[in-house]
Order: sequence, then structure tokens, then C-alpha cells
Amino acid sequence: MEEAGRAVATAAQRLAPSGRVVLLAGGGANGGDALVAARHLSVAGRDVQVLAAPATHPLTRLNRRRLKAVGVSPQVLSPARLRAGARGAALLVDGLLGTGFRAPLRPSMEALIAEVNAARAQGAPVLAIDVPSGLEAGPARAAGPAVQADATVTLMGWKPALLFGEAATRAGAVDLTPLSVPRAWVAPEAVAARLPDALIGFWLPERPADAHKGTAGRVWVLGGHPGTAGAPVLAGVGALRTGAGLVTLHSLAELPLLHPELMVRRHPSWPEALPALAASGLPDALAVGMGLGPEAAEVARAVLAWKVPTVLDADALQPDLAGAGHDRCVWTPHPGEAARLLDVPTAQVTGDPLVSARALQAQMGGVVVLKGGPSVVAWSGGLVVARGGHPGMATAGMGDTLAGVIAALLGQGLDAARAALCAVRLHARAGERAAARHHYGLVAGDVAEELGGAWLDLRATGR
Ligand SMILES: NC(=O)C1=CN([C@@H]2O[C@H](COP(=O)(O)OP(=O)(O)OC[C@H]3O[C@@H](n4cnc5c(N)ncnc54)[C@H](O)[C@@H]3O)[C@@H](O)[C@H]2O)[C@@H](O)CC1
Ligand SMILES: Nc1ncnc2c1ncn2[C@@H]1O[C@H](COP(=O)(O)OP(=O)(O)O)[C@@H](O)[C@H]1O
Repeated sequence: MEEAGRAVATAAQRLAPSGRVVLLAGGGANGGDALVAARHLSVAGRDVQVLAAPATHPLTRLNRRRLKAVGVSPQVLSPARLRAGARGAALLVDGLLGTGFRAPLRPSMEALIAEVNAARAQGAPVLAIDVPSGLEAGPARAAGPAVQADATVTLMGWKPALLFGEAATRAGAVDLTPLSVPRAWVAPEAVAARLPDALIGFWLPERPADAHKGTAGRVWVLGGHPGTAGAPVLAGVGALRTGAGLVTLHSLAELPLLHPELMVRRHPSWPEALPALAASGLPDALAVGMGLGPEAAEVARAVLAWKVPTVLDADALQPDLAGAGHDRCVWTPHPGEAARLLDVPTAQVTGDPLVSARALQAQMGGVVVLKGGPSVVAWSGGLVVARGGHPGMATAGMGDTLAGVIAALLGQGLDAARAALCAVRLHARAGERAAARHHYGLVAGDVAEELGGAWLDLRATGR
């Protein structure tokens, strides 16, 4: 609690370097954090006003005494006091409810939350402790009445509510304070991390000046079927725009020849094509499944046996491939495909993407990218939520492009987890750049065109 409160005080100093800070303390440990923050701010010479509910948590009671010892006496928390106190305040600190909150809100608390939001509307910025009060920390749900924060200092680990769905918009800018506590204390759903762009930029591979197309990654895309013949082309373009040296599309369908840089081989049947391809010398990376049609599972099973770094997307995401993944493969389901793999309703996947991504990874092996806004990347060693992108990316073909990006990075030598993490961030950044020009009208090809610029953006932060 001491460490948490100190982190809150530091954030408060940053958000409001001068003026009166009003701290709201509920009865639980979240309120205790607010009391600790008030003590640090007061000792630092700041004008603090503390409105506190009766303490129910023993550490909160202790910190009330410690606060009094430095000369600050909390006032009784009530909507009227809050309204009066918020007038002219430089900052409101919301320590009303934390992870102990379970909906529904009691009416007395709802009235306090309404006052916080009214004060914010009048111009007082709000810093939330751990989670904005009124949000349950766990799986994302439709948020009821909750504090709208400008910033949140979250403690120990990420909470799903801060990452997904409408609730996430209540938190403002979130900063994680890890706290020196045993890892076992941190709830498994809270360990999802977000990677800084600097790390992605550092991982993106550099190539020597004498690189040639044979060293920049040979990628095969296996996909396409009458009616979905564009999907492998989009993946191929995604791979080219991510620097793949040689990209060949293999299909039974006639593919639209929109990009002369892509090589295309049409095959009579997969049972004939696959042994011939294996005998011809395998590529550095594969992307399989985009628009491939009903034979996708068999094709995917065959290529997984090659043990080449492989992205499995779209039609290749079949439940009977469970356990067939190897440590160099990446599965890229959207929530509908994830639901089919897990045999659960789609709402269960979107309701708890962290748990779903972890379950998929355990089921399929390798690395899983559960796509969405944001996407979740899960591998045996961790779980990362990759924010960014733009709602304009909700359009057909966007996932095909991502599969090509992942394949290109696998082909350039990144391991599966890093390839997935870098690709998701590159794709999202390219989407942001494309959206600046096309907004909701952006299409997958626009995102592909921005991949080079996105790479430079990320590299600039990483080196
Ligand atoms: N667990 C730990 O090790 C740490 C916890 N910390 C803090 O502790 C918080 C969790 O503390 P608690 O478990 O005491 O929980 P909270 O402080 O979130 O909530 C408990 C309080 O909320 C009230 N409450 C619960 N549901 C309500 C509802 N529906 N309507 C109105 N009031 C309701 C309870 O009466 C109680 O007063 C975290 O969010 C974080 O701020 C930090 O100090 C860091 C360390
Ligand atoms: N609102 C959004 N915010 C950020 N990214 C998004 C959003 N909507 C879609 N995307 C991204 O676009 C891609 C869509 O993939 P997918 O649904 O498989 O498309 P398709 O099957 O048509 O190729 C995913 O990478 C996803 O993360």
C-alpha cells in the first residue's frame, strides 16, 4: 500500500504540479492507497484535502492514523462535500473503489461517482487509483456508472477492464506500477503486458547492405479458392511490403495478377502439389489458409509436418489441428474463428480475450494472435495485449495482410513470438497511418502500402 500510494502521489505531482489536490478514499485498500498518496503529497508541501469513508481495511485504518500524524485530518465523504471540495481543485484522486468492487453499485457510491464526473466536466482532471471506480477489474463487460478518469495508475498488473471494450475508455492514460510483491499474488489475468514500441523497433531485423532477394526471406502463401482468390494475394502483398525477398503464391484457383512482383503457381490438386513442393526445397516461411476453402485442414496438417515457420490463418484454423502446432507456428484467429476452435460462443471470446487467448495457445501450441482492437498475443512464455490500430481496419482482407506480415518476419529470422508481436504492432501502426488518409474508407491494400513507413516509425523509437 505504501508503494502504491507513493506511485499515486508521483503521478498526481506530474498531472497537477500546483494547486489543491482532493483525494477521495473509500473504506477498502483502494482508499488506503489514496490516504498514503495524501500523506506523501502533504509532506511534499502540497495543499491536500481528503474526503474519506470509514475505513474497513486494517491497513487503511493504519494509514488514516499516519495521515493524521502529519497534520491532515480526513473529512467525512459525502456528495455535497465532494461537490464543494472539487470547486477550484487542481486534481481529483479517485480512491473510492478498486479491485474489491463487485457490481451493482450501491446508490450512495453511485452518487459520489456522479459528482466526480460532474466535477471533471467542470474542468477538474481525475486520476484513478488501480481502476476507475465503478469498473470491475475482471473480464470486460458493458460498463455501468463509473468514474471517467484522465489517467489511471494501475497496480501490480494490467486488469482486463483497462484493456478491452468500452470500459477501457474510462481509464484515460494508464500507467502500470508493478509493486514489489511476490508474482504469485498477481492474478493470472492481470499479467498481460503491453510492449513498448521501442522494444518492437529494436527487434525488427536489420539487413546488411549486400542483402539479396535470397537472403531477405523466401515466403510461400498457400491459399485461394474460387470466390476467395484475393485473400492469398493480400497476404502476399503484406509479405512483400514487410520486406520478404521472394513471395510465391500457391493455389488451385486462378489468382488475380494484380502484383507482378508476386510469383504465382497454380496446381491441379493439393495431394499432387504438396509432395512436389516439399521435394522442391522448402521456403523460409509459409502462410497457409487464406481463402483456401474446404481442404485447408488437410493442407495445414501436411505443411505443419514440414516444421517450417508457418502462419495459419482463416480456413486453416480448424479444431482438429489442436496440438498439431509446433514452436515455430503462429495461429491468427479473429474472435469468430477462436470461438470455433474453442467450441464456445463468440461472446465468450470477446468477453474475456485474455483467458481465451491463453486457452487457445494451450490447445493449439505455438503462438496465438487473437485478433481484434486490441489484439492479444499468447505464447508459452507470456501474454501481451497489443493496442493501436484504427476502427477503419474493420474491413475484409485486413487479417490476410497481417498473415503476410507475420510470414515475412518469420522468413527474416524472427522467432514465432517476436514475429507475431512485431507484426501485430507494425500492422496496427500501418493502419493508423493509412487511416489518417482514408479514415473508415481504408482497405487492406492501403495498410500494406504503409507498412514500410510503420517500420521506420517503430525503428525510430527503438534505436
Ligand atoms: N492486494 C494488494 O496486495 C494490494 C492492493 N492494493 C489496493 O487495494 C485495492 C483492493 O482493495 P480491497 O480489496 O479492500 O477493495 P476496494 O478498496 O476496491 O473495495 C472495497 C470497498 O468497496 C466497497 N464496495 C464493494 N462493492 C461495492 C458496491 N457494489 N457498491 C458500493 N461499494 C462497494 C466495500 O464496502 C469496501 O469498502 C486495489 O484496487 C488497490 O487499490 C494496493 O494497495 C496494492 C496492494
Ligand atoms: N477496431 C479495430 N482496431 C484495431 N484493429 C482492428 C480493428 N478492427 C480490426 N482490426 C484488425 O484488422 C484485422 C482483421 O482481421 P480479420 O478479421 O481476420 O480480417 P479478414 O478475415 O477479413 O482478413 C486484425 O488484425 C484486427 O486486429
